Amino acid sequence: MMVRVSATVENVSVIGTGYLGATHAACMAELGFNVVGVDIDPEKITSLSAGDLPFHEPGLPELIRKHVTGGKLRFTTNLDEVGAWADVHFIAVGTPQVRGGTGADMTYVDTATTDLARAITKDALIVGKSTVPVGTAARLADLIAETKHPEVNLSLAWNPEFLREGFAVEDTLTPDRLVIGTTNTHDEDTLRSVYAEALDRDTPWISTDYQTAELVKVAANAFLATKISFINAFAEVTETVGGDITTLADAIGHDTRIGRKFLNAGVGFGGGCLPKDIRALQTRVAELGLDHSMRFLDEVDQINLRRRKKTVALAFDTLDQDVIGKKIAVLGITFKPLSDDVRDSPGLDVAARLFNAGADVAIYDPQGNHNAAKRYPRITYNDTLNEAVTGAELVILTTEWDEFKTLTPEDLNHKVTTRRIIDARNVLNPHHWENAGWTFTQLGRQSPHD
Ligand SMILES: NC(=O)c1ccc[n+]([C@@H]2O[C@H](COP(=O)([O-])OP(=O)(O)OC[C@H]3O[C@@H](n4cnc5c(N)ncnc54)[C@H](O)[C@@H]3O)[C@@H](O)[C@H]2O)c1
Ligand SMILES: O=c1ccn([C@@H]2O[C@H](COP(=O)(O)OP(=O)(O)O[C@H]3O[C@H](CO)[C@@H](O)[C@H](O)[C@H]3O)[C@@H](O)[C@H]2O)c(=O)[nH]1
Repeated sequence: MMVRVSATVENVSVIGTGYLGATHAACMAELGFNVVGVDIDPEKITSLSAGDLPFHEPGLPELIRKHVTGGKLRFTTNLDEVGAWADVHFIAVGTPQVRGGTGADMTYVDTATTDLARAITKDALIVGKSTVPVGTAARLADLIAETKHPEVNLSLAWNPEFLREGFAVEDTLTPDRLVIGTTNTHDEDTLRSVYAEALDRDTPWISTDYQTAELVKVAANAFLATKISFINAFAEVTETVGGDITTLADAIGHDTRIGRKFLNAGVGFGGGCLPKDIRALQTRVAELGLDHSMRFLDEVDQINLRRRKKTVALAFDTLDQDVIGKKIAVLGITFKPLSDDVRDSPGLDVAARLFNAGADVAIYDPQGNHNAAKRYPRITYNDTLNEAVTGAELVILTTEWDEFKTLTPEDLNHKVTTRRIIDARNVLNPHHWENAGWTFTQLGRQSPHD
């Protein structure tokens, strides 16, 4: 990778070192900057300082170790350290769904921003990366002006992040586009120098105001969620009238105006972004008196949640409405493959519902067991697929990890007690399983095809 550092920006801080912040910090070091990651969680900082990533993200541990060892990247809990040092401060703290409500919990962003403004003793640019309700940047700019040291020049830009878990490093180093909301050309120029390498590759650069930058982020996630629920709504129809949702998705996906991506029907979307972001967007526009504008997102959410209930209902149907004491192997409880994240995970939700109904649920996930056990400690977690499926009366595939996508009936035939499988991600070949004597069920696929 070509290393180029602008003359003006040398030192960069990243506040919040979770999935987004740890990735951004390591990638900034890879781009040649001196980087310090700051978090309020001392355990996270100890772990990152030792070059250990406290979560699963392909390629990131290697990058962190490379730059911690090379001296370009370090981690601290001390904001004052970066306040006197960094030229640019990125804010990457969480904006989870507020407890007992649907809006975004802004306490982390507000606290991080005001604490940072208080700690900064040299002129700098603060850049918001967290996903926030529209209007946040303007509000924070006022907060910064009220809190900062009077002799220090501080400015705020908004630069939303579009990385996907599982591809976080690749998406950060080679983004599809860069979106920058600023109030003056000086701040835009500073960010141009930060992202010079991407600009050299002609990465689209969208320079705009705060509001547009904030809205681009939630609009992108709302669109992706809508696309998934759109195909899942059709899956509900094919489940009733017959038909094959995968063939339907392939057919409409050939139209380049529609595209095939994000049309995979199944148990639906989860994670720390799509579900909470569509709810926060609806809540924010309702606050603005525009509740009708985003009302369709409520339907998007409901369709999505119905897919989880449908998967549970299929389990009941497959087991003749009696799940009590029956061993059900649930394969995959992260919200998607290549991540250990179980936030709002469809698979974990399905597993918990069946467990609460009295089933003997045995979970296996290549990376997610540990996080899921913190949420549902009474469910059984297995270290191997073999243990989970042995003696099972039903197997449910809820996350399409490669090791599940490549499963064959021969792998399981003599381990399970009864040959029944629900493929809730529509990734297995129905013929193979049916020919091997399995009761095979997918979502939205009545007439199996190769
Ligand atoms: N996870 C993703 O793939 C992704 C992608 C794009 C955007 N985002 C957005 O980025 C933000 C962060 O998401 P995440 O998934 O990384 O969350 P996360 O929960 O993994 O990380 C947030 C981190 O912020 C830390 N923190 C909280 N308050 C702090 C403070 N005052 N000072 C310093 N650190 C503090 C927490 O300890 C935690 O380590 C959210 O707004 C999210 O919507 C996430
Ligand atoms: O056709 C599809 C595609 C995805 N999913 C599910 O949708 C969820 C989200 O997947 P994905 O978008 O790949 O994961 P995230 O890492 O949460 O990334 C989303 O959320 C991030 C945080 O805002 C954004 O930065 C990304 O651009 C946006 O894709 C997962 O549960 C997937 O299983 C489907 O059910 N069907």
